[in-house]
Amino acid sequence: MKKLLVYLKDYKKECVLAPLFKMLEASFELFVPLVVAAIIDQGIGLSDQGYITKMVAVLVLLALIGLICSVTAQYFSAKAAVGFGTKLRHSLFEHLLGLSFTEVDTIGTSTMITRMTSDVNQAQNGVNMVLRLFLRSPFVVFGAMIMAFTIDVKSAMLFVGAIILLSFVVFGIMLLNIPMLKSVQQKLDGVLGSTRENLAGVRVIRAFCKEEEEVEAFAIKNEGLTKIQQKAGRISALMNPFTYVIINVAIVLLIWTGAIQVDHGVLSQGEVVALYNYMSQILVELIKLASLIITINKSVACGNRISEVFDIQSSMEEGLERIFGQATKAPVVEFKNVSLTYEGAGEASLTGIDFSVQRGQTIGIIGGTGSGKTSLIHMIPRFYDATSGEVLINGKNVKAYASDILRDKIGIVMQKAVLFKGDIESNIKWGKKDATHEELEAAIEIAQGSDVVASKGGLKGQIDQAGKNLSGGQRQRMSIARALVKKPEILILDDSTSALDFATDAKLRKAIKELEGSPTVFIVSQRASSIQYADQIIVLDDGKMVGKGTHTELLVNCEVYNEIYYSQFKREEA
Ligand SMILES: Nc1ncnc2c1ncn2[C@@H]1O[C@H](COP(=O)(O)OP(=O)(O)OP(=O)(O)O)[C@@H](O)[C@H]1O
Repeated sequence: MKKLLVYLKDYKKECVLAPLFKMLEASFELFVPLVVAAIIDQGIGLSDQGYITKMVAVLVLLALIGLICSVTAQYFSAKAAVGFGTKLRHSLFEHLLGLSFTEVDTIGTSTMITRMTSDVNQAQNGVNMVLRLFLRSPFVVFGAMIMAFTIDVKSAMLFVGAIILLSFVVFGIMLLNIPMLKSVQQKLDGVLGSTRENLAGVRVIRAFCKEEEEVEAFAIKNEGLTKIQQKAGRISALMNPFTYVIINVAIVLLIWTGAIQVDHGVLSQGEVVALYNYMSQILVELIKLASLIITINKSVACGNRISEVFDIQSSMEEGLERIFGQATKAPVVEFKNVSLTYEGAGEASLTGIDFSVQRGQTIGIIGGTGSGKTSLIHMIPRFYDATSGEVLINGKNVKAYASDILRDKIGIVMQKAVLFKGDIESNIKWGKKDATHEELEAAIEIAQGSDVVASKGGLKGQIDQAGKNLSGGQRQRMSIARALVKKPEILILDDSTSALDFATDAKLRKAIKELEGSPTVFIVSQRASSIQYADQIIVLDDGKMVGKGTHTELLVNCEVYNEIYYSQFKREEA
């Protein structure tokens, strides 16, 4: 949590002024009981109307100055807290985007969202409360006790006893409560995760009539959260009754001993009322202090959760090479005995992958589901690093390249076509932000997407969140256009034509083959027809490369390829 305080460094002035004005307000508040005592003893006691009016005016003035101080403090603390929250959120977002896929997989999306939203808000709230109350409340408690001592030492001893007892209750309850605060946020992660998954998969849930089961599963998680919140709430709820009992007993004792002292002429009535007011001030401030401490603990728990994310560093060390090295004679892409085991996964997803690709070649990658096709191509733009072996691009290990250079030269169309809310143009310009109208049109045409754009009213046609208003095939073609617009040297299509009909798929492959600059193209597909004309086909089976060669070669020497091919084409057709 301490590390997060750097986000307050631009608000040093506010961090000093907010508590200062709060203390000023508190100082004026501490004078009020003395003025009231004077009104009682001198004004009412001596029936001095003029004195009472004067003193009431003093009370109004104290209240006004207090109000101004309080509003000023509020302004500075809010400014610092909101600024802190904004910078923290921004920095956390930047950090999360900088993490590699491995860390993103490990942390999990729902907890990232809770940390970015609820945890940051809680930390911001903590900063605001601390700036306003952290000095003010102890100041009033000790100030009121000292004022009580100036009035009557014997009565003030009662204050000391009451404060010690109250502190035990307040801090005891707080200690019980703290461990629960982290659990509350964890349970919140669970509820959020479930909500997120259900909203994302709502169509599947309906298609399988799983609404009731999902509602039940959600109810269990929600109940878990409710239970821990109730438990924490019950413990906090003990605070008020306990503190009020102690304070009221102290007040009864104070009035009782005060009355005796008044009888003996040691204390005036006004002084007893002042002592009573100080006792009330202490009660109010201790309760505020307790809730402040709970807020601080919540904020620290949330702050620590945020710090945990900041502590996670990308397991991928950034390379320094900024030249892609097209001029080299080395193969464009080369896998040397590559294996990949995902973090936390027991078994390797890929083992012993060995092949090389020459510039301008088209490589087909085929294999059953889960055979490792996506894992293989994800190592080219360095979404994941090989656990052993080497992936080389233009003769250099991918790890040597700066990731922005690497990903600028590689165009990848993911298996799941993801588009963003906005118009078609802004989506395709993700590939090249300064793309001209002609470049956009050309990329769309190669991607066989001209009819999609026309049906949406042109490049300014709107795309809904996640491209919901497009069909699967339309989304795929827009994603392909997005990858093509940057004219990549290596183009990777990860099963990204699966929703296209055979004729469109064939036209697309033909257009890609004729691309200027002859990029090297990787086509991942389950369809033999999509890859059969590739210069080289890699056949995967259960994470191993079981075949490598052209279609004709593989038909002769690769059993798995034969199985796949003849399961899609009858022998006579083939
Ligand atoms: N992020 C990940 N974390 C852990 N394991 C993963 C991850 N991604 C894939 N795997 C595992 O790696 C193996 C290969 O998965 P991959 O997605 O590469 O297969 P694929 O051939 O592309 O499958 P499909 O054709 O179904 O898309 C699978 O067993 C899968 O469970």
